[in-house]
Amino acid sequence: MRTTVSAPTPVVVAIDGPSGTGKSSTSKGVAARLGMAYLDTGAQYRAITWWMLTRGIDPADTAEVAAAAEKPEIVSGTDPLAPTITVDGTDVSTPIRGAEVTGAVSAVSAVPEIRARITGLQRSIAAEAARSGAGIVVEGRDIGTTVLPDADLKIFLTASPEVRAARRSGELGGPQDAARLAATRADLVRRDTADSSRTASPLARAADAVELDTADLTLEQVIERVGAMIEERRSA
Ligand SMILES: Nc1ncnc2c1ncn2[C@@H]1O[C@H](COP(=O)(O)OP(=O)(O)O)[C@@H](O)[C@H]1O
Ligand SMILES: Nc1ccn([C@@H]2O[C@H](COP(=O)(O)OP(=O)(O)O)[C@@H](O)[C@H]2O)c(=O)n1
Repeated sequence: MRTTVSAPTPVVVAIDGPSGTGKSSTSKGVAARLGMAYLDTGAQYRAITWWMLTRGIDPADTAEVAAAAEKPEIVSGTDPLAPTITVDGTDVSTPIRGAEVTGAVSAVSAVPEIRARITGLQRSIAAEAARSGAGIVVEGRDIGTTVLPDADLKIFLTASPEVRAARRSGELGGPQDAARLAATRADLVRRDTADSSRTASPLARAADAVELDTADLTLEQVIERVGAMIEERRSA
């Protein structure tokens, strides 16, 4: 008798949540373990913001930002072990993490023309990953609600602002004094408020998303829980 081992069904997974909840680390970790592609949609918004800033475009000038939305070519590499992001062929993975881009990204990403452009890119990357058989984990703010409303699995990560500020502050190294933690918390809450209150596709939990509070879980525990949910969908 011949036994055939069938490949797992390719699934599309949407992981959303505010800053510092563990979206990137969880998505990369779980995608690497399960042989799936990975897309960091925040990196795309950061990349287009970087392009605007390098061209001298004021992020608060909505009309100018909108007029330039189609101009830069943004390419995302989806290997979770080595994700890449380029703008017009330039590797921008380092500069997009700087304070200047972080301070401007919420204003740029609130512009509807920017969202339409980036959402189109995201949908074509997800469709290609589904076609290839690998499936994909896409993380961001509006993936489950707007970008991929038909995703096979939607997860919304949460954690208190205090926990998220401690994580972000820890990434920067050095002494973790109270003033620094308070400043990190304030920056993070400011960005979450801007992202949640914009009109165009705000940060929101989809009605059919599974909510997971990561505050008292290690990253390994979060990856295991999310991995188990994906495996369940793959075999369904
Ligand atoms: N469950 C967790 N416990 C402790 N630290 C975590 C956990 N999840 C993520 N981190 C750390 O918190 C920081 C922010 O995580 P990240 O994945 O970048 O969040 P997000 O993509 O939601 O902004 C990183 O330094 C990461 O290693
Ligand atoms: N799907 C997404 C992803 C990110 N963004 C925007 O991009 C910014 C940067 O996203 P990010 O995921 O890199 O942010 P952090 O990892 O710093 O939390 C967010 O603050 C949002 O303004 C968005 O509007 N929609």
